[in-house]
Amino acid sequence: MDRIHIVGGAKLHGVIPISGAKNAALPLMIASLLTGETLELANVPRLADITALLRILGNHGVDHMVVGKRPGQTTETGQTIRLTASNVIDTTAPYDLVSTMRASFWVIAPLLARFGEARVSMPGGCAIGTRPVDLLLMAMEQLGATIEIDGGYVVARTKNGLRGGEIHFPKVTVGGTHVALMAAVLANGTTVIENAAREPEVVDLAACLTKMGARIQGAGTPRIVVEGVSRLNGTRHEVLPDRIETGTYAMAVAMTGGDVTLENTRADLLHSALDILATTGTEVTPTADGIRVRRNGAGVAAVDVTTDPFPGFPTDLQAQFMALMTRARGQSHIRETIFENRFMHVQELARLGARIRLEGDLAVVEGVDRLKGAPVMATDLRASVSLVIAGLAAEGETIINRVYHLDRGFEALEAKLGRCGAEIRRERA
Ligand SMILES: CC(=O)N[C@H]1[C@@H](OP(=O)(O)OP(=O)(O)OC[C@H]2O[C@@H](n3ccc(=O)[nH]c3=O)[C@H](O)[C@@H]2O)O[C@H](CO)[C@@H](O)[C@@H]1O
Ligand SMILES: C=C(OP(=O)(O)O)C(=O)O
Repeated sequence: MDRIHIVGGAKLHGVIPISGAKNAALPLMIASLLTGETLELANVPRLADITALLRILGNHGVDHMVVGKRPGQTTETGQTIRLTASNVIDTTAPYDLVSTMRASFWVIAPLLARFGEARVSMPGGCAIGTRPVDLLLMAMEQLGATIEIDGGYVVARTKNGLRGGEIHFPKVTVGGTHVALMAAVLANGTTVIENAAREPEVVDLAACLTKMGARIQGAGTPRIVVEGVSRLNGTRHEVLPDRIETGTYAMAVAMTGGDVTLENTRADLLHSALDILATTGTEVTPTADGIRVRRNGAGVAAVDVTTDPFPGFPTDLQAQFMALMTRARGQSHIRETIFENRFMHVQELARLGARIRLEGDLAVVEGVDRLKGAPVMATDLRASVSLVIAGLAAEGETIINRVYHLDRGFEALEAKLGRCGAEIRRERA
């Protein structure tokens, strides 16, 4: 298995291009199942999760074509993928394809809405909690689907098509909102989604569905109203920038010191995280097409953080922020409110010399003067990249194992950091 070697100590200077958002690209690709016409998606990142989803869609019968390189593009410019679901031959998503990735479960909604049935294995994804799908099933039931669990598969059916209904989520769920939207757009009548997720990726999906002919109002607010239509058309859509990748590199710069411009991204996608970063003493300045992040001289101040649904501080940046706080001046309290088991990075950060105490959903981080490199591994995507951030500031060599987690969500990580002066390389197995 590949490993990443980092020799810490270098400050980061330069430009990092931000890729399209994994967590927007995945539901957008899944939305291709809603129409027989071609959906063209631009700015799709080159990631293991994207390849895995192409395999799942291909198994349903969706054709895909990756558009070739165009003038001005590099191998790191987001790819353009054309997806055509004109000939869906299989409405089952099997265990071996679905078990590695949470988002793959969401194919259940467009398959049900367009073909009246779907058989999808219970999902996998990052090991950060129990991650039930009860609210996703509830959403489909509210639109008239019958749901059965059979041999580890969820079987969803509707006899005469879905009908509009009221969906009230008792807690904010991103996946639940994606599923509700993709089911409701082809339902007969009006659907109201209450306590909907407001994440930018939900807004991006709604924008694309609207271009496909869907009638959606209120995306980005807690109340979304969908008027069902009988069919959708193809369109072209550009995936929005990855706010988690943006925040991750911003925290890396705050950790090492230096001056880096994050290109092709938007500060409004992660205001809460950038505000917190600014209070640590890091300079954060929005630019015409990105964000400049600078920290010189003094170290970082300890700041408390609580994760929350958007527009709050994202859980997907909690591990990275904790890495930053390991070297802050003083004590930081980090509360995780979204997932019950998202502290798997704590014991690995401790290998580098971090001092962190867990009290239920609270991590108390005592900043230390220095971290020292060590071999580490993590069990999920964002935890893995928190170890990269810590390794960039640790003395000596850090070796990160289980790199396949990083490859799920960070495009060209070593190249992006290496060009800014980090001593980082991949050892291929
Ligand atoms: C591919 C993708 O976009 N993944 C993101 C998505 O995951 P995902 O969509 O899985 O996360 P949710 O927003 O659904 O989960 C939020 C909370 O709701 C709970 N819940 C969810 C569904 C359900 O049926 N029942 C239930 O209890 C979850 O266990 C969790 O405690 O949003 C999370 C929260 O921002 C992010 O960390 C993930 O990176
Ligand atoms: C938790 C994540 O992914 P998934 O939902 O696919 O596990 C993530 O992107 O941080």
